[in-house]
Amino acid sequence: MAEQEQTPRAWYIGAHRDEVGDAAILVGDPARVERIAEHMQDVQMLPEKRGLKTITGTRDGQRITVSAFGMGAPIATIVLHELHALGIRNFLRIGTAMAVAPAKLGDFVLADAALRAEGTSDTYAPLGFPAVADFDLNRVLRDRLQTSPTDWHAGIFGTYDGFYTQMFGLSGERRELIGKLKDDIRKYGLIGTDMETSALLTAARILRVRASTLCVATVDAETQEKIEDDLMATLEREMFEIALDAMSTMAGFDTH
Ligand SMILES: O=P(O)(O)O[C@H]1O[C@H](CO)[C@@H](O)[C@H]1O
Ligand SMILES: O=c1cc[nH]c(=O)[nH]1
Repeated sequence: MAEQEQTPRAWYIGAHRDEVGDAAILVGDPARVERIAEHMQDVQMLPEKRGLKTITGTRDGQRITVSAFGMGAPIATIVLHELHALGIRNFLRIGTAMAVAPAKLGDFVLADAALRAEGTSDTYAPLGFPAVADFDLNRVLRDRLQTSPTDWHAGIFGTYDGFYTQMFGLSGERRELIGKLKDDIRKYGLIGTDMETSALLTAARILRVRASTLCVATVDAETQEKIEDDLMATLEREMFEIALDAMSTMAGFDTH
């Protein structure tokens, strides 16, 4: 039997150890995997299960895996945990976040840490444990962001489970619940909100690997105004370039 067939495939993402790279970029939307692939070389599509699309390709000679988790902290940490078990030690989530002033629509927001308002990180460590991004990875990201024409902000994210109950009011009395999010933003000085970051940062610290989040601010937390599609497409391409540059640098770093 070939060596590869003797090593188990990861339960949900279905990949073998030798099919993944030295660093991983985690995205929500599977369509984003196809789009980032255009910025990489030698791209190999891995088996797709439950919509968890994964590719491995190269960038500046380093092998990088990109995995889509869909939405929400429980599945995002499953994907991180499986890629960790396959040997990856550097993780960056890229995607979208709700913007909070001074960040404005179309800016990049980088998570230095995150408020743990979701329920998944608690299964890794008690709430007193901080959800903190990796300092080396964020230094590399800051250096790369300095070269970007787009404004960017670094600070503390808030991560929530309830999209229509905690983050984005559709109508009627549900809108009142969003007041709690605005209170958190003001009280704790949050710069952006999403549904995965605090769980990923906590899991990564417990698993002793590096992780961070870089997002485009796509929704205004105050007005709920959304970014235009054309601008998002441009910013997404820039985010791919920043993420791939940073992760190809990190792939050569020793872990802690
Ligand atoms: O970063 P992306 O994949 O766009 O995900 C963000 O959008 C989804 C909800 O709008 C959540 O998963 C949130 O974190
Ligand atoms: O409103 C938003 C936009 C992006 N991501 C979120 O989690 N919420």
